[in-house]
Amino acid sequence: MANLTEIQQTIAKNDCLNDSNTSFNNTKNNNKSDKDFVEREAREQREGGGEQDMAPIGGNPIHRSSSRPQLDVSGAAIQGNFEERDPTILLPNQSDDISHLALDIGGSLIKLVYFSRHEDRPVNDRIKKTIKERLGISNGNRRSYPVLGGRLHFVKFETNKINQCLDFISSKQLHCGGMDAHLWHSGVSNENAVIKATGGGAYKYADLFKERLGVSIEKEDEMNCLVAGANFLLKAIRHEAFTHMEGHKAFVQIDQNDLFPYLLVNVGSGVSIIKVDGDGKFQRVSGTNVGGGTYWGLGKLLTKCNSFDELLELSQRGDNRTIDMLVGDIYGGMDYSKIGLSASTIASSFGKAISDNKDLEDYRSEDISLSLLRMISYNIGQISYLNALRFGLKRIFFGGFFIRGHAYTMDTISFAVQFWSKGTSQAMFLRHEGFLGALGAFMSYEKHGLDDLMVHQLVERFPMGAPYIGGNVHGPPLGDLNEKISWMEKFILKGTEITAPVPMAPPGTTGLGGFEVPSSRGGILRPDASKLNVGVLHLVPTLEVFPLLADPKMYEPNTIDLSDPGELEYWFTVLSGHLPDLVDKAVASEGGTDDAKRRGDAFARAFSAHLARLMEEPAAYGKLGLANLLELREECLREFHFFDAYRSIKQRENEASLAVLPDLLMEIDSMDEETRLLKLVEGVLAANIFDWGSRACVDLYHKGTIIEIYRMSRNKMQRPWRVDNFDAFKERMLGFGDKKPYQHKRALLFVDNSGADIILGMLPLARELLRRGTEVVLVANSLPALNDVTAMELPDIVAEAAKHCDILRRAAEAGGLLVDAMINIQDGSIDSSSSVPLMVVENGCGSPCIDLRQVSSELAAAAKEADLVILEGMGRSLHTNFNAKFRCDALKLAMVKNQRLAEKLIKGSIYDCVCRFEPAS
Ligand SMILES: CC(C)(COP(=O)(O)O)[C@@H](O)C(=O)NCCC(=O)O
Ligand SMILES: [Mn+2]
Repeated sequence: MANLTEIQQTIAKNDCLNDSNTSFNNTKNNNKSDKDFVEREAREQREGGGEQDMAPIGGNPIHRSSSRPQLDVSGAAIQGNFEERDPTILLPNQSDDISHLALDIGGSLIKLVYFSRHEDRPVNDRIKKTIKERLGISNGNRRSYPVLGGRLHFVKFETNKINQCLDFISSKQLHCGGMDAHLWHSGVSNENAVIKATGGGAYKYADLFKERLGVSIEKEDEMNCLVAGANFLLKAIRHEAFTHMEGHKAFVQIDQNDLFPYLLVNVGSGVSIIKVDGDGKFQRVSGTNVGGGTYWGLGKLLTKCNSFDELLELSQRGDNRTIDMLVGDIYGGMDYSKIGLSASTIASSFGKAISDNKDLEDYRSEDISLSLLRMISYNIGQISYLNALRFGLKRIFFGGFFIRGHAYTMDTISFAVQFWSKGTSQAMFLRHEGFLGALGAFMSYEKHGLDDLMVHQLVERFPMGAPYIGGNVHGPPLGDLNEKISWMEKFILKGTEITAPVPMAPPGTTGLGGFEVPSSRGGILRPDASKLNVGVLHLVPTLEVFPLLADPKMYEPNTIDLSDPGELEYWFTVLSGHLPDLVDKAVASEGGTDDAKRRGDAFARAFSAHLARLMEEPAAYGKLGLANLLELREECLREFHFFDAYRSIKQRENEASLAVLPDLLMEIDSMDEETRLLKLVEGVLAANIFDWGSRACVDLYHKGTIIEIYRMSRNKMQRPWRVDNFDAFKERMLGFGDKKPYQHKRALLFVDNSGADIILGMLPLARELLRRGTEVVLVANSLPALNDVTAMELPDIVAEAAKHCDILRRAAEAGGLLVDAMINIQDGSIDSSSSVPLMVVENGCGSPCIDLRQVSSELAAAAKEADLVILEGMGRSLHTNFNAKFRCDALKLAMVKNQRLAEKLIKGSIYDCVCRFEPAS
């Protein structure tokens, strides 16, 4: 196995620096000294500068998301008087546009759902267009999307603080949605504007909305909204439904084609039990007057509690055995085993009060609250199950304000359903349960096209808030709306004085559930149980499922399961440890200005707060995998307008690698086919060492220049690798015995890092495939992530490489990658059929990992003709997709640059390599 300790020692001895041999393993740096690169890099990082004079190859501007909207604060300025307490802020370049707002105004909470749309910024990119044509993607055969990309935001307010809610709507101008921006900017009044709302408050507060915002409330039927909201969530959100038993939350995969019929139990003040048969098809089949209102009302009378949350919190410390009559109380401490009742089963809620001869004051409020909670939850669970039985329904979903994500309540209901159904039925809960009504009201707007969206077109992300319409803050001061505005807004408003966007208190822990008392007596219930517990939904209609997945339903991108607390803690510590370094890089990438420093600080706080929140409740935003954490880091950087923190590093490594490429190609060309294939795969593995996301690798970079490290890594590539299917791959490619060589029609190469990784690793492999007559599509990130190469950067890199290589040049021309040649193609003066094409497509994401359920439509189109997939790097082939099965041949290549992952995944050690070949399944 490759042992990098040896590499380090050798580098330290510096024994290969002065070698004058011209082979690629020893090539001298003919342009610039690599040492100079490293030193300059270090100097620039120290000085916090170094970006101003660093243009990417070809001078491309920084690519900003075309599919994932961003708040554009460039040119942000305070309008008017700086001394004002809450001055208006103008974001002149912000093009986000709020289109719809809907409300559910309940007795205790107001729930808001609103949509921020992002204008499509057409990228007039001829290369992209030509490649699309090559891949047979034209606007003619693309479906047109009824809904534009954007984000759905979920926000809650307490009803008794309705003025805060109105301020919020006003300052973000959410009620102006649907109006033409120019009308709104010109100050045309809003008197015909209408907001959809449901819940009792839609009636009660209609006048207030008219008075304060000048808008009319259009009331929507509550039950219709509930069902529409539930149907949307269950069909469109992957990790929406979950079971909750004995404190354990498990997401349930719902097949959208097998959703109906189901039972929806809405536990509000009273309880409605609804049989749902389809969209808009439902019937309220039952209900009970013993619901959340009963718990709160009785609780208030019996304990003098002032709020529902306070009452719930009391229950957390309760022991209902002091007040409930248990089976054991009747049977002298024994079980009534003949009919299956344990001694701890509640025989009669509050039954002990009959014989105890005590007054109300003699009972602890905590015990009363718990007894009440269990009485009501069991009753609801039982009645629901009986109704499910009555209609032969297998699924019961519970929602409504009574549940509000409270672990013990969910456990109690779950226990009741399980108990009465003898384990044949399970209660399920919805993560957005508090928003069913508001979502339903939102769905009632016509022509938003949301109902057509599919699971893969929705990406739930960590809440980052939402931008202001048109870039302005309007109206009254926002006050302390911490979790309701975006981090960037807070940053603009309050500098770095920001606090967490998410509840930070420990969650309400749960007990054993069932008929036992909560084991968490004395534990704390989340004091802000009514606060937001969902992410922001990004609607990206252009995403598709990767068509070459063998079984998309069984596909799970993440290899590492972060529901294992040990794993979560480890990765939490690793990512927290990376933070100071990352902030330095990010700040330097923006010129090291004061503004960049403040943003860097704000980024660190935001990211740490998110990490802390997820440590506390890993499933808060759906199932959590390592890929999500790594993506969160990138998203957070973008939120604070660090669009490419590793830009200068990438640039430098590209230049150094391009300088030695000709020698490498020469050496490769002197080999026979079999040796060549091995050297090429070896080269990919060796060059994957350039990974700025790995602490161990970054430490290594201090010990040598780029080319030194590359050479050492190559020299240490000894087979067998820890996972080594190279022979099978070789046999597939070159044939063996009776087996004929297989010529793939099209290969998709999921490339990873910039510099040596792409230039000395993946490009030479691509070239070999092209030489064999296989079309090659380089699949790269849409947005920067660490030092990964992006699709935007690749054409320039290929063009540089093509200067040294005819195969690459002809293929790049044929693929429309070389702009000059492309002009000729359009003139009809070059015969592009002389070579198979080399193309570039973006993968649709901005993360070091890839979830193949949600890729760009270009990639999905390119995949249709492909019969070989090569996934490269730790993020794309180990953290995600290590276990993915494909309908075509698949090769996974990576160097493992993390000791713990090496031990866990391949029972090896750091710097071991993986070459996993899996023929089409
Ligand atoms: C972020 C990465 C997945 C990137 O690896 P790559 O895909 O570039 O091979 C990898 O650097 C990683 O898992 N780092 C873990 C943190 C560490 O070992 O320090
Ligand atoms: Mn990478």
